Amino acid sequence: MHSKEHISHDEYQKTADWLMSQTKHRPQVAIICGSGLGMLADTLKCQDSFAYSDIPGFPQSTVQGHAGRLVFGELKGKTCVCMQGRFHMYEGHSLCKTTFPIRVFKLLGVETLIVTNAAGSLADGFQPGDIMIIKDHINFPGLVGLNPLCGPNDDKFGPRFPAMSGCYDKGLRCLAVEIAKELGVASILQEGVYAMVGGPNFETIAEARLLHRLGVDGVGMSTAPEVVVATHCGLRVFGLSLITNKVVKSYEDTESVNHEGVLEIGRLRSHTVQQLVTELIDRMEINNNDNINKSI
Ligand SMILES: O=P(O)(O)O[C@@H]1C[C@H](O)[C@@H](CO)O1
Ligand code: HPA
Repeated sequence: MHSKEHISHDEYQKTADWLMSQTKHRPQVAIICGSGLGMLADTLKCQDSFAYSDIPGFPQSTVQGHAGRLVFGELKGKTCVCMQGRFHMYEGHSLCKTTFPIRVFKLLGVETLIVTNAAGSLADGFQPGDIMIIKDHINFPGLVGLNPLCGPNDDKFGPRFPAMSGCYDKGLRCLAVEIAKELGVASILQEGVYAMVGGPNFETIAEARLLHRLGVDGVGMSTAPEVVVATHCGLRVFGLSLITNKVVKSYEDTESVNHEGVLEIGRLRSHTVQQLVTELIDRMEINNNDNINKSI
């Protein structure tokens, strides 16, 4: 089974070393752009960017709306690295490969990870265009053993049995709520539980009803494995879902979701998501960037 592939510490290190030989930027914050949210990378100043196909060891993006570029640059005085395009399990990547960049970021000295995604809503009060701060997640593939941490544990990155309670940093969640109020977008801000399903098909009505009953607010096909690996290696995590559609829960409903519609909502809300993330990066406290390779 492809999820059991093992990637050695040396392989992560080789990619990190290659990147450090190509750019002078030493990022403190990493951002992963979800479907239709790649414009977050455009806000970075003094950019150095690399096609995934040119980075040794990096997987390739195959999904429309995921450009496949790693962009380094400055934002509000902080050094950032931004993934314009992520890797999904349904593309056929092993979970180690989908989360490969996270450990590379750790080796580059990153201390905070911002994950974004597109998600369908189950919560009754949510509307397409709302922005959901992720409070917690349900990692459905993980619950049945499809977890990027399966296989030999690399103690240099983290412990065999990492805790996941509190994996979405409370301080950053509170800060984001304050910022949304100041930006005048509090009315479209929500907080909720994200569930990852395997995809690539969208949910059946019976699956949607099950997720709803389980207390899921937003559902998507990514993010949880990245957050698990990030938490394992001690990164602070903040997550946002852009609600792009309501998940169909009624047999009377004639609407159906499609990827084009998901990308369209991304384009409509790009500016607000960008503002929120930019302000958050501006106001978050960061330790000095002197932790490259220290804990690993
Ligand atoms: O990368 P994300 O999680 O934002 O992508 C979502 C889930 C599927 O890949 C795609 C469906 O439209 O968008
Ligand atoms: N389901 C799963 N993934 C998604 C959805 C959805 O409704 N919308 C965007 N990504």
